[in-house]
Amino acid sequence: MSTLRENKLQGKIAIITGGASGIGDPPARLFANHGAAMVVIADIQDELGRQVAESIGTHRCTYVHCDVSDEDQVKTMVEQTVHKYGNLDIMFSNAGILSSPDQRVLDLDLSAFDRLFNVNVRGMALCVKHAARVMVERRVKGSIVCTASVAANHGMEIRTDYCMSKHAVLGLVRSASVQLGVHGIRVNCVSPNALATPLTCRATGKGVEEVEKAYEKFARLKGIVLKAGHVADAVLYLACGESEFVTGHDLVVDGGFFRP
Ligand SMILES: NC(=O)c1ccc[n+]([C@@H]2O[C@H](COP(=O)([O-])OP(=O)(O)OC[C@H]3O[C@@H](n4cnc5c(N)ncnc54)[C@H](O)[C@@H]3O)[C@@H](O)[C@H]2O)c1
Repeated sequence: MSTLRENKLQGKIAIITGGASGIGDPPARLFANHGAAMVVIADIQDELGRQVAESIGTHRCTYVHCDVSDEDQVKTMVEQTVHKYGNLDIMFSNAGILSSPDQRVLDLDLSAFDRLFNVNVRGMALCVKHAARVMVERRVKGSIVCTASVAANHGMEIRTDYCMSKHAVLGLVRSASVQLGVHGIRVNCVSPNALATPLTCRATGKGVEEVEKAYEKFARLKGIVLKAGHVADAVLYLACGESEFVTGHDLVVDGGFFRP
């Protein structure tokens, strides 16, 4: 990830959901380094979210508690962003959770399925909906970026519900891009390969290096390890003017996905 101070997002107002941890953290830093006037981290990990915002600088980044599965919280968070900072140019809807590996079709636990869909599908739809509403109202030709996954493009042997939820993100992005194009609003997603984040370290009970070693096999590209910063570079591209004619696109960041 480039650490140079550039100005691809000069004066822009951005929201990043799930920005307190993992894949959401580097884009918060990158957006601020690229001149964003304010980056709002919306998450449920209050202490961590505040720490990330403070480490970036509270004049450029702030933390707001928001459970993305709750429509009132998402609506309020988006409207308060516009009220406080004057606009909304970018929504990076990234918050998501993982299910148990045991969620195979034959054993699917529908309560766990519902909990996962609440965040990964309902939450994603709410963030796109409310960001798009204020962009349309204010005639902002904004950019909405969602986090999908390689699981959006392939079947999985485990975690059926997670795989389904990421396929749903693609459907959301494609439909929203078709419907919002008339307003000049772009909607895209990034699809990272598996990488070490607090989510995957927790799920596997392993440390960063061990997780990275275990995931090497999923990429054809060798000699390089996927880091959250690589995903951040893709998100920045979709968020900024360099991609001004790109919409409805799934930008895979997968090193050439390989199923061993
Ligand atoms: N890590 C991977 O291998 C990988 C690969 C592809 C896609 N993804 C996707 O990337 C996104 C981020 O995952 P990560 O690996 O950085 O995980 P992470 O757990 O490190 O970060 C996710 C963040 O989302 C927040 N969050 C969870 N539920 C929330 C809710 N209801 N409301 C608001 N915030 C909530 C968490 O508090 C956390 O800060 C997810 O959508 C995930 O599905 C991850």
